[in-house]
Order: sequence, then C-alpha cells, then structure tokens
Amino acid sequence: MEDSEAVNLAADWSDISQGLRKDLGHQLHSQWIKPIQVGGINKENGTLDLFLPTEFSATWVKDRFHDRLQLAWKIARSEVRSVNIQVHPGRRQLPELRLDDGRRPANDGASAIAVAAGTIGEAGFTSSVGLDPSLTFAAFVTGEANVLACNAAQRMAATEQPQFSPLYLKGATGQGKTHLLHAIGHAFLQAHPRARIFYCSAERFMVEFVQALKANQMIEFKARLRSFDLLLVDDIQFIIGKASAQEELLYTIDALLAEGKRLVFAADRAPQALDGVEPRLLSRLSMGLVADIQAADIELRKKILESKLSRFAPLSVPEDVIEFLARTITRNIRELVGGLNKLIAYAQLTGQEVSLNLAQEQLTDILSANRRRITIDEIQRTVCQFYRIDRSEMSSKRRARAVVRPRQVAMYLSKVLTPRSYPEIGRKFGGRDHSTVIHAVRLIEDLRERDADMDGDVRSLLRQLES
Ligand SMILES: Nc1ncnc2c1ncn2[C@@H]1O[C@H](COP(=O)(O)OP(=O)(O)OP(=O)(O)O)[C@@H](O)[C@H]1O
Repeated sequence: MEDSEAVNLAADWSDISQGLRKDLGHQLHSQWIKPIQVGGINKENGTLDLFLPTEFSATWVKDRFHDRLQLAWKIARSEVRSVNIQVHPGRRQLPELRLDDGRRPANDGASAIAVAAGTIGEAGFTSSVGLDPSLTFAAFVTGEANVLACNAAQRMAATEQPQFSPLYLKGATGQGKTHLLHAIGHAFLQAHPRARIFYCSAERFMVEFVQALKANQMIEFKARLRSFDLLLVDDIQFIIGKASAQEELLYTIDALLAEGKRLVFAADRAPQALDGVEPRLLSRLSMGLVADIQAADIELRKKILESKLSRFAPLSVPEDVIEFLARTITRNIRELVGGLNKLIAYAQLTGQEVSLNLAQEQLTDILSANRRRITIDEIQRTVCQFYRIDRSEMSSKRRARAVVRPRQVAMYLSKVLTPRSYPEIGRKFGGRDHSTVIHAVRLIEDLRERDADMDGDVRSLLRQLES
C-alpha cells in the first residue's frame, strides 16, 4: 500500500471510529473498535481488511459490528464494497498467563481455557475479554417468552447454593441464550468478585481439548476445568463426535457438581435432540433444569427495540418505525436489533431522519429474509374468497371473464410473493403453459397502472396475504 493511501485510510478510519464512539459509548468503543487496525483495499474486489488482535475479538466484532463497519466504510470510500474482519496474522495479544505453580502454559497463552482460568478479581480479564459488558440482566428485556428462563438464570447467579445445576437454556438462534449466559457471569462475579468462571462455546471446548491433548497438557487442562466456580458453555449442540472430548466434559460436570459448583449450558435444541452425544452426557445435561426461551412475540419485540433505543438517547425513532420493525422482523432478536442498529447508523452517517421510508429502503435484505413464506395454495384460497368463486376455478379450463381475471390475479400474486418459476406456477394452475403465466403477470401489471379498481383489489389482496 502506498504511504498516501495509508494516510488517507487512517484519516477515514479516525472519522469512522469517532462516529462509532459516539454511537456505542466509550467502554464498548475502547474495548472492541479501538484495537482495529485497517489493512488495504483489494482493488479487484473492493474488500477492505480490518484486523483484530485475537480470534475472540475478531469473532465478536464480526458478529456485532460487521454491518455497521461495512456501511460506514462504504459511505466513506466508494471503492469499498465489503469489509473483511479477521485476526491480525501473527498477533495474539492476550495477557500472558501462568499456571498456579508459576509456569507458563505450554501453548500460546491465547487459549480460552487459559484466559478464563485467571483469577478474575485480580486480572479482570474475564470481564474484559470473556464476557461482553453489555450483556447483563439489566439489559435483558423479559416477556412471556423468556421470563422463566431469565428467572432461572438469575437464580443460578445469585443464590448461595444453586437449587439446580446444571441449568440448560434452550431456544432458537438469536433469542437471547448467549445474552443470559453472559448475564449470569456478570451477576455471579458481582456477588462473588473472586470467583473463577469460564465461558466458552462447545466448539471452542473441543478445540482446546484437542490442543491440550496434542501438547501433552491434559493434566493442566483437567485441573483448570475443575477449578471453576461457574462453567458457562454455549452452543452445546456442537459437541458432536469426539467421544474423548465428550467424556472429558462429562467428568468435568461430575467433578464440578460434586462440589456444588454451577454449570450452565445453552443450545438450540433439547438435550434429547442433540445428535451424536453419548447418553451419559445427555443425562447430565438434562438432570438440572431445562428452561425454554420461546420466540419473542410482537410485544416483547417492541419492548426490546425500545430498550435498545434508550442507549441512543436523545435520538428518537418514530413509533411507526418501531412498530414496523417489530412487526416485520420476526425471525429472531439478533436480526431485529441488527436492523435497528443499521438503520440508526445509516441515518446518522448520512444526516437523514429515521423514517419508515428509510427503514424500507435500507433494510431490504433483512426484511425480505423475514418475509413470511406464502404458498401458491394460500394465494389461490385468498383470491377465490375475495372474488367469491369456487377454488376449482383456479385449475379449470373455463374462460368466462368472471373466473379468468381472478385466475390471472392469482398467477400474478404467485409470481410476486413466491420464489416459484413461471412453469412451476403454470403447473399449480391446472398444468397451464408458462407463456400463459407470463401473459397473466404482464396483463395484471399493466391493468394495475391503468385501472384503479384493479390496483385496489391487488393492494387489498397483498395486505391480506402479507399480514
Ligand atoms: N430479551 C432480550 N432483551 C434484550 N436483548 C436481547 C434479548 N434477547 C436477545 N437479545 C439480543 O439479541 C442478540 C442475539 O442474542 P443472543 O446472541 O443471546 O442469541 P442466542 O440465542 O445465543 O443465539 P445463537 O443460538 O445464534 O447463539 C443479542 O444482541 C442480544 O443482546
């Protein structure tokens, strides 16, 4: 990279970074954004490399800030088409760790086991590296879908002796399991400042296990694992295969439970539905309390958006935008919050007001991914009810205008609302040829422009089908 280009990139980064600082607050910014180093722009594909010092921080930043960083760079530099967040080659800057007897661990010191094994109260690196400071109970919004899981999590963190262990949090992706795991960690640390806690994903656990095995470090690995007061293991569904790693986890669970330690697992499915997990481990995972996190309903989605918005005060977002986001981004909370963040970031970076139009314009990817899958059968049923004709007319050969037009409208809606091809649509309408469907789609498009009644009918049908 030429010197002048490096200077320009540094200047742009300084502006972007400052904007994000205002947005995210000092703590999050200095922890996650400040350490980013900007690489060069690949002239061929427009990719800009952003480097972080550790794998953990790279993953964290990628998960939370990728869209924002990409958007900010796209606005700052027209030639940037995407950003690629990765670990800086050859750099791993986690604190150097020592085993209890003063020796250094034999591996590179960046291992999750080693990191989490530090004395939290002294080094403070569990709270600054392992746990996301923003994922607390205070920031977790409850509703019918998650209140039981949240109560169970609070109890796991607060009481002197846990009434149940392990706690197993079950819920679909993006519904707040990781958030609760981190919140338990924070609350537990607050109640027991010198506690030893360990947070990792099951995948990470497997990697650590294999590394320890290869490096002849199993004694230290086992000792570390058994030394924790609170063990938080995320995404346990990934603990598949590797019988020896599963066995080690099983022994760890037994050892920690025997000492009344706390264990929390999170997964996207019930223990019994975990694939490739040996029965003894399954029985340990389900022997405590299995708490379900259901998909958030619209009320909870709105409450979460409002709570996230309070961080951006005094910026306000019109109520119709909140309503729109909560109503349309239904798949999970991660996308919902991501959508809000993206919208606000875009509005701030371009100096525009947050509005319904802007939301519809800027969130097309998220919105289309969330759009309910409408079937051709559903379309045919709705159209027949609307025009009061028999369902069989959708496939019949009758050419009376009273049935031809509704059939054409249904074909048009099938093209607009489903990913089906013209021939596929034709087959669903009594085996008609694809050219018939193309003709119907063009005709209705044309009629919508010329005939207000037809346009009104189609709008009304669209509303019914998309509600
Ligand atoms: N009830 C809630 N209140 C506030 N924020 C929430 C809530 N539920 C989820 N979130 C937010 O949604 C995002 C996704 O949540 P999280 O990462 O905890 O999901 P997850 O269930 O662990 O997903 P995955 O299975 O994909 O790991 C996070 O930013 C989290 O803070």
